[in-house]
Amino acid sequence: MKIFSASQIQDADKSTIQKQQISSEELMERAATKLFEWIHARLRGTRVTLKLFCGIGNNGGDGLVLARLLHEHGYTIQVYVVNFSEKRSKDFLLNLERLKSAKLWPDFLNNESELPPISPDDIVIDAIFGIGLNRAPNTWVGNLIMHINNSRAFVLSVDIPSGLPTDKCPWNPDYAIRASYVLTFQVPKLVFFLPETGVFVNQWELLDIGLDPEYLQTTETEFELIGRPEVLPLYRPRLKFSHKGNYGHAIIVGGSYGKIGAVQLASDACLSSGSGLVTAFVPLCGYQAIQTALPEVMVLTDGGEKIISKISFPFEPTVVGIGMGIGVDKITANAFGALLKSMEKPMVIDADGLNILAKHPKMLKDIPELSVLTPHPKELERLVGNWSDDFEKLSKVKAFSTHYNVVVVIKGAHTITVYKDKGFVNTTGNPGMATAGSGDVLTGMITGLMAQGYTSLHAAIFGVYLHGLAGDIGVSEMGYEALKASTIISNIGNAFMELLRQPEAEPQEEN
Ligand SMILES: NC(=O)C1=CN([C@@H]2O[C@H](COP(=O)(O)OP(=O)(O)OC[C@H]3O[C@@H](n4cnc5c(N)ncnc54)[C@H](O)[C@@H]3O)[C@@H](O)[C@H]2O)[C@@H](O)CC1
Ligand SMILES: [K+]
Repeated sequence: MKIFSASQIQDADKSTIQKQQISSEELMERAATKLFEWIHARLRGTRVTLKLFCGIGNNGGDGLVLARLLHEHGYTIQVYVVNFSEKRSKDFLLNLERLKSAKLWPDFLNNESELPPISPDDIVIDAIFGIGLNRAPNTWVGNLIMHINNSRAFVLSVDIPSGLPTDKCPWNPDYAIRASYVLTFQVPKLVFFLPETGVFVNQWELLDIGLDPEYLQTTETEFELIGRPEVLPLYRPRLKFSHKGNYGHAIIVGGSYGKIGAVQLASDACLSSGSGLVTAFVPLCGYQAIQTALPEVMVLTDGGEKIISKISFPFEPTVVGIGMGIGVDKITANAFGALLKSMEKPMVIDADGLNILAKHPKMLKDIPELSVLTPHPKELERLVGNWSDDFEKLSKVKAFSTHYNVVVVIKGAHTITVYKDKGFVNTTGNPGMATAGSGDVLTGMITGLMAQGYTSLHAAIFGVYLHGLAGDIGVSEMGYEALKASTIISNIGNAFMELLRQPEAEPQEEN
C-alpha cells in the first residue's frame, strides 16, 4: 500500500472533487459519516460523554460534522472549538452554522480560556489539526494538547494526532496528541511508522472515503507499506522437477571465539528459508559446535583458531552472508576487505561486517553492487553519520543507497528497506523480537532467499516480512519475553504457510 505525502493527499482530495463532481463539503460529510459509523458500531449508544475538540480548518470541520451526527443519534457530547486562528475554512464555517441550527452551541476556547475538565471516563475526539498543520501549535493550544494527554481519557484522533505533522517530526513533542486510536482517511501516513513519531499513534485504522482511485493508483510515492498483498506476489514457488542445485549454495561467514552461535543461527535460518545448500565459514574453534548442532550445514574453517584471518572458498557460492559475530580485529578486517574486492555477486552484510566498513570507509567502494546491508540503529549511525531526526536519517540512507547502489535494511519496530529513493515499510514483527540473535536470523533468511534467486531488493523486503511474521507466530505461542532467536527460526516454515494460506471462503448467505 502506498504511503502518500500531505501534498499528495491534498491533490487526491482535489482530484476526487473534480472527477466525482462532488463539493468539498460533501467529501467532508462523507469522511465524517465514516467516522461516525465506526464509533457508533462500537459504542452502540453507550452512555459516555464524548468531548470533541475541533480546530478551525477542515479537520475541525470533520469534527463538527461528527458532532452533529452523534447528537442526532442521542449521544452525550460537548463540543469545543479550538479557536487558534481567524482563518476559518469555508466548510468549517458551513458546518458550524449547521451545528447551531441543530441547537448545539460549542464552547469557544482561546488563549484566555480555562482548560476544560476532562475525566478519564470521557472519550476525547481530537479534531484540532489534521494534515494541514504547517508550524508548531502556539503555547495555549500546546497546553490544551498536554491537558488532553494528561487526562487519561481515551483519545480518538481524526486523520492524524493533532500537533503531529505528516511529513516531519513535531517541533515540540509535548505539543502533539498521544492518540489511543487514529482513524485516518484513505491512506496511512509515514509518521505512524517511524520511531520518533510512531509513539504518538497507539493504534490506527484506515477509513475508506472513496478518494479518486485513478490518482491513488497512478501516483508514485516515496514510501510503501508492506503487508501480505505486497509480499505474496514476490514469492517464488518451488518447482516439482527441481533439485537442491536449483536453490543455490549460500555461505555464511562469521563467528569468533565465544560468538559461534551467531553463525549457527544465521546458517540455520538460511537453510530454513529454502537455500539448497548452506556452508558455514568459521574460525577453527567453531567447527565442532556447528557440525554438532546443524547436521544439514557444511562447515569450512579458516586457518585461525579464534578469529577469521583469511577468507577463501573452494567453490563459487551463489551468495555470501557475512559479519555476524566476526569481530573487528585488524586481521579479520583485512580478510573481509580482500573478500569484498574479490566478490562480484551481491552479498548480505551484517553486524561486525558493517562495523568494519564504518571503521574502514575506503572499503565501501568495494561492496558489490546490489548487496544488502542490515544495520541496527547504532551500526547505521556508524555507517552514515548521526542524524537530527528520523527524516534526516531516511534521507541520509537514501543518499547512501544511491551512492553505493546497495539495499539498506534499517532495522527497527517497523523495519524500512531502502533502495535508492524508495522506502518499504514493514508491518510484521513485535517487541519480543528485540532479543539476542534476532538480527543474525534475519541475515540468514535474506541470504537464503537470495540463494534461491530472489533479487536483492525482493529478498530484503520478503525476508524482513517473513522474519517478522515468524516472530509474530512465535509470540502467539509463548509471549514476548520467552521468544528467542531460535524460536523465530522454528517458525519460518509456519510463516511461509501463513503467507500462502488461501483466504477462507466467505460463508454463502442463504436466500
Ligand atoms: N480536503 C478535503 O477535501 C478533505 C479534508 N479532510 C480533512 O481536512 C484536513 C486538512 O484540513 P486543512 O487543510 O484545512 O488543515 P487543518 O485542519 O489540518 O489545519 C487548519 C489550518 O490551520 C493552519 N495552521 C497550520 N498549522 C497551524 C498552527 N500551528 N497554528 C495555527 N494555524 C495553523 C493552516 O492554514 C491549516 O490549513 C484533513 O486532515 C482531514 O481531516 C476531510 O474532510 C476529507 C476531505
Ligand atoms: K486530528
